[in-house]
Amino acid sequence: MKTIEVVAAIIHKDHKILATQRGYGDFKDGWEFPGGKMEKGESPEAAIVREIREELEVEIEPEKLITTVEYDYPNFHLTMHCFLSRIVSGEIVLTEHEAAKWLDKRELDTVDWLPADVEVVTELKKVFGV
Ligand SMILES: Nc1nc2c([nH]c(=O)n2[C@H]2C[C@H](O)[C@@H](COP(=O)(O)OP(=O)(O)OP(=O)(O)O)O2)c(=O)[nH]1
Repeated sequence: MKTIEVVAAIIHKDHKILATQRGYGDFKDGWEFPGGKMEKGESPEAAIVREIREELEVEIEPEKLITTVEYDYPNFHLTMHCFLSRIVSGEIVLTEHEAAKWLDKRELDTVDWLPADVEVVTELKKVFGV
């Protein structure tokens, strides 16, 4: 099975986490952490900064790798590196997503996450002590 290697940003601000809703494709309407595929020769940190610049038009600083999720979808294997990140500059503009929400740690279960993200949310709850 093919493996897709992806980076995702868990962007935090004022004790909240940013969730974004996919606007297109197979997973349309599912909620995720913004990000995307790594390019050849690119470090995960460089990839997440680039993806967030493209998708949200903000500059972020990846602060900590929270977890790397390995998940089997029916037609590919996903490896996803999840970086706790903060916004360094800019205002969010959704260039690809249809919606975004800032979720309090107690609201993490209120959106319909993509299947692979359920594991990430479980990790996050441990980090936040929820
Ligand atoms: N960015 C992101 N992708 C996720 C998450 N959870 C999850 O299963 N995925 C999957 C969905 C996609 O298959 C892949 C992300 O790659 P991508 O964002 O470049 O996906 P895409 O389908 O838009 O690809 P493309 O058309 O731009 O080539 O990982 C998540 O939290 N964030």
